[in-house]
Amino acid sequence: MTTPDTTRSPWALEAQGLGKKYRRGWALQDCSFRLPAGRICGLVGPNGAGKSTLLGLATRLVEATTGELRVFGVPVDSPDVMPRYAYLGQEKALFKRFTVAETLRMGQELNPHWDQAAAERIVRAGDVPSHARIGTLSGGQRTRVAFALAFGKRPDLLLLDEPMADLDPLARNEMSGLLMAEAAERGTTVLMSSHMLTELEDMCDYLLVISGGRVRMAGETEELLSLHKLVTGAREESGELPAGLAPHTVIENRTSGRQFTAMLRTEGPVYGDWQSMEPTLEEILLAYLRSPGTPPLLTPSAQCDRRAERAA
Ligand SMILES: Nc1ncnc2c1ncn2[C@@H]1O[C@H](COP(=O)(O)OP(=O)(O)OP(=O)(O)O)[C@@H](O)[C@H]1O
Repeated sequence: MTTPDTTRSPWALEAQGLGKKYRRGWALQDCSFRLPAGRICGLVGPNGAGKSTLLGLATRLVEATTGELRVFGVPVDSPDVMPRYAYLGQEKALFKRFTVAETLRMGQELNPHWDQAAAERIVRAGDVPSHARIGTLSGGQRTRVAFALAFGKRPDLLLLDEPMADLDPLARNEMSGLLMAEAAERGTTVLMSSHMLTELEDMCDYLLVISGGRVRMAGETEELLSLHKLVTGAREESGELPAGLAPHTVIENRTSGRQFTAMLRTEGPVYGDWQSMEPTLEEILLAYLRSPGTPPLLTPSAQCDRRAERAA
């Protein structure tokens, strides 16, 4: 039997009907999406949405109840997957008694494709002394060493669970620059959960939005932005939705006096006497999260229907 050439899969992650049920209920349910390789993808959602559960499924810390998850075309439980990804959570899994140099040496011994030069470059850029013990470093310095360990592994997929939450704004800015530069150089796919929407808007060219354990939105950031409009105009005396907006999906609307404002998912041009604005990503995300009944939006590259593809 020949081993499939997983290096060429166009999809870093493919989820089909993926679900995880705990005793209390479903943490993630019927999730189907694709993350194309080479993207820097923001994983967004409110507290308890299922973000950590999804990252846990991708790193096999959590076992799926339903569906399947593939990493570069290979089922996540295949031994071929492990060397392809690195995971960095909020709790940095580092040995406090090790020095920085010993930590990098451990990375070298555990990982066959270890890139010592890249790991050292990341540590050196933060002036972290290599003889210092991990336990004596500041939170920011520890995060930098954890990044060095993750990038030194030369992963094709980097999974990050709010990795910068404990950093000050300056360190966060520096670390996100580092992340983007290293990812761009190697074509690494990044899936990163964060509550910092503006940070994600700056860094991510792809988005995966989850709430209530379900995928709400997924796709190229630019495309998602271009599909929405924030319109303002006169409200209907009847209190009904203005007829001119009928072809579009109204995500959220409000009236203030005689004025009507709506966030639209547009289907072509918006006709009528409307003042139309490009919403920010934050405005779009908040509108979706406040309106759980809105149908999910997945751009074509994010849609996954393996069953239909197999049947075709
Ligand atoms: N080990 C567990 N046992 C039982 N329920 C769990 C477990 N882990 C997570 N859950 C539940 O699953 C749901 C999703 O949790 P998850 O940690 O994936 O959310 P999240 O989006 O990462 O949240 P946050 O932004 O607060 O970190 C929550 O309702 C949570 O209480």
